[in-house]
Amino acid sequence: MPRQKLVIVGNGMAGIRCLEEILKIDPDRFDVTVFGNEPYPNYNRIQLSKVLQGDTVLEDITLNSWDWYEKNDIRLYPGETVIEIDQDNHLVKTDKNRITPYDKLILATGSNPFILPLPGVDKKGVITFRNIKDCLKIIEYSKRSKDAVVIGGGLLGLESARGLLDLGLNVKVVHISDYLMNRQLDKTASHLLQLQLEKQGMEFLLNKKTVEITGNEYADGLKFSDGDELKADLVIMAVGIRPNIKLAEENGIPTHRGIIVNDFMETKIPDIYAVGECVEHQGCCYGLVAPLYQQGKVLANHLCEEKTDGYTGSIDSAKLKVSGVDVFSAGQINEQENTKTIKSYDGWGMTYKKVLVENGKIKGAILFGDTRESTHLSRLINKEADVKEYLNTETEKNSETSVVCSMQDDEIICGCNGVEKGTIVQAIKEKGLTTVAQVKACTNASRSCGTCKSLVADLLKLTIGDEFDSTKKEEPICECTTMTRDEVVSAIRTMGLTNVREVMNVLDWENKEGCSKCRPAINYYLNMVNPSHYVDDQESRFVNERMHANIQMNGTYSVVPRMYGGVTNSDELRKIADIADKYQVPMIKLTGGQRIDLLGVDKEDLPKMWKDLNMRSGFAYAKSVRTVKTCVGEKFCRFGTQDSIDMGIQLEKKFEGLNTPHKVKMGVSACPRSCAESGIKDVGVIGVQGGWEIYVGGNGGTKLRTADLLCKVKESGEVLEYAGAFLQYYRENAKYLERTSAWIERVGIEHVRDVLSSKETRDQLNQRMDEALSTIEDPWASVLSNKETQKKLYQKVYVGGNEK
Ligand SMILES: Cc1cc2nc3c(=O)[nH]c(=O)nc-3n(C[C@H](O)[C@H](O)[C@H](O)COP(=O)(O)OP(=O)(O)OC[C@H]3O[C@@H](n4cnc5c(N)ncnc54)[C@H](O)[C@@H]3O)c2cc1C
Ligand SMILES: NC(=O)c1ccc[n+]([C@@H]2O[C@H](COP(=O)([O-])OP(=O)(O)OC[C@H]3O[C@@H](n4cnc5c(N)ncnc54)[C@H](O)[C@@H]3O)[C@@H](O)[C@H]2O)c1
Ligand code: SF4
Ligand code: FES
Repeated sequence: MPRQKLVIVGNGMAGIRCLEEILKIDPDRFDVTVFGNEPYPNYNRIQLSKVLQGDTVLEDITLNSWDWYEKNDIRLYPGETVIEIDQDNHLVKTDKNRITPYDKLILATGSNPFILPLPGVDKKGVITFRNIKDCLKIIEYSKRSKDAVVIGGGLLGLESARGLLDLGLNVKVVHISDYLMNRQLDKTASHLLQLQLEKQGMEFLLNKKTVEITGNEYADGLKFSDGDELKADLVIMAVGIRPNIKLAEENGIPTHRGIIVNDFMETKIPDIYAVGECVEHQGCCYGLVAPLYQQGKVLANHLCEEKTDGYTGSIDSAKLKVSGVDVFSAGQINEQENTKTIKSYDGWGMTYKKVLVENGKIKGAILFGDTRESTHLSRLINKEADVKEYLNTETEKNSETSVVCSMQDDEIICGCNGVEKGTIVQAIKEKGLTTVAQVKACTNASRSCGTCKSLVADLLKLTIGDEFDSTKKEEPICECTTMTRDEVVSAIRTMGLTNVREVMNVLDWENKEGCSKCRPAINYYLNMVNPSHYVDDQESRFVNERMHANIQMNGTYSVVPRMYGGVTNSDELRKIADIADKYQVPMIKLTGGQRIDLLGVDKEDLPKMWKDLNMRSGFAYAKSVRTVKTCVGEKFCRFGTQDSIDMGIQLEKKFEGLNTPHKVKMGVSACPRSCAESGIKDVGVIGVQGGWEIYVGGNGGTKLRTADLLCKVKESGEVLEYAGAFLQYYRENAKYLERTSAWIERVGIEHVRDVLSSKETRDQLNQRMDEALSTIEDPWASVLSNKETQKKLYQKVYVGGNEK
């Protein structure tokens, strides 16, 4: 029987979760086409807050990689918007004039952020926060801004405000109500929340109605209805969302606030279904993943003709993802005439609990400060449990694990991913799991918002007792395996593993193809362990490293040629200027590392440009030694005590192109004034009378860290010796994607000083470093000598009509 044609509009969390459920039930049933108007594979939108807060990176929030679509035979059209539905002929049409037939059509178009209709709202610097593009825009604007204002004190507003603080801005939250999170909390909890967030550095303006955003081209402030004004050069609008019903509305599919569906996610039009935030079910629209995943499961079963009771609605439940603040609410939050409450308040310990009871049934709850009971309460609220059931478990509370202990096997521990207690216990027992991270890798529990981690920990404790060490923080390298970085590296060494696929096969990866997290890491570890024989796996590299240039927001690339120590000359500058003209480079910019960046280069021009430049790659795109910034030093500066330029050039020439766990930046200054910012570099060198001081582990990014003094030496040769030994020790011991700053924090500078104090150890490390350095080739020259690579990587390819 030919497969039925299933078309999904919306490549987001709900649509793709529904598709995953379909593939689980009946993988051969449908010929699947997905249209998504974002240019990415399905990613974890929830984690955008964590990206802004610097706790994770965009590369790590992909939920389904490009490979996943390919492997499952799914035709994906990223960056393409469906604009028309022809119900009579069962066709959809896109903005690129593609016409695709369907037998079954799922609308999963999500929501749009609500934008207040204010004068000035279209000025530059006014940004919503919904997708990757917004997230990048906020990070970009934060670099030129000082005073950020978030309009909206809800979940999104507060999580983005925390992110803006982490980006180093002054942050004020403007909220229309007289207390924060008024849709999720009562005044008592909200007050505690405000105190905690104020301690973190946020300021609040409550009861404020914004009437205008001022400024010329760029926003520079806000005006309020009471006549007050506020300075702001970055404004985040987080005042709620609206279901995205445009497509349905324009094509005769009945809508109200959302697309109207019945209990089986059927719209009123035959063969057209809807799922996710765009949906209105029994008058309710949802804005959290748990209900959307439940809807997805129901729809998947329905489409695969499996019988279910249908979707009966969900109870709203929220947790704020701001570190240091634990707050939860679910169901009814405010007392009504018949409501009785069970309350406790500890103003000193900053904890608060309110459980709402109506006619003896649990109807809602708010927890602040201690949210360990949240899943248990969610369950009781969902089933409108008798208050006695709650009170019985309350009395057992002295035991830490009582909440999970009292739960049935079919009760949900991880709300986001719908993972039941029984599934987790079974995985712990059958696979011998001992850490939360391993449970996440095996079961998905804690994979989305992460707020269920403490329950998973309790369950581990309950299941394996003393074997569970809650302080054990060693995480598996990704969700494809339960193995930690050290275990993988040790296996590579002892078992003599030689390529990425072999590592994944031999070490029994759950996901045989690996993911965007583990493949680059394994590739790095293999290279680090055996530099002379390892053949780099380009497919396992991030796109920038594969292309040897940094991809930009609009799909063009940036080219940064090597300029040792930041030194250039007039011939080189003339050449660069001519080349910039020849390729119509839209922007030439000096980087923070004292290099010239040619921005906006088309992919197919990259090899031609490198050939014309005839310079080495600056590795500005790689996890590698990038730049050595130098001050002018003793040659020109009256304070200079050493030749910093020469030292910087020597360092850069020696370590150029070295593979490192993360990017490595260096700086050499010729006196403690440190004009090359040596104090915030991974390796910073400062000239002093009669020698040099070497600093390590500095970072000038979002997590600012002052470098630690490693040692003081007399000779320039010793600087190279210590820098080499330090870098090699870092290469051999840090986790992939761990900056020197985080690594030093983890292992301690005393330990590193201790190890490197032995001359014998330094020599051995430098020997291994020399082996690694001897294998390095200039990647631009390699591409130019290989026509096949040029064709494969730099010629435009069209997939499904889209340039890929
Ligand atoms: C920063 C942030 C943090 C969050 N944190 C949490 C949290 O902690 N917990 C929680 O439960 N929820 C959280 N959420 C909400 C959660 O992310 C959403 O509920 C969920 O992503 C909605 O899934 P969806 O598939 O319905 O919509 P989306 O994920 O928005 O997917 C819809 C997709 O469809 C595309 N699309 C729309 N129209 C078309 C068209 N005509 N053609 C082609 N493509 C189209 C859109 O571009 C989009 O990519 C958060 C949201 C944000 C923004
Ligand atoms: N941790 C989480 O679960 C989480 C995190 C982020 C986002 N989200 C979801 O993303 C969606 C968007 O979040 P959100 O916080 O924008 O929505 P929200 O509706 O929860 O909060 C918006 C807030 O803005 C306030 N507001 C409205 N108009 C205003 C105005 N003119 N000036 C100032 N304040 C105003 C409202 O009082 C409300 O509290 C929601 O569905 C939310 O559930 C969830
Ligand atoms: S660091 Fe010292 S020597 Fe170097 S430029 Fe600055 S003041 Fe001059
Ligand atoms: S509850 Fe969100 S990841 Fe488990």
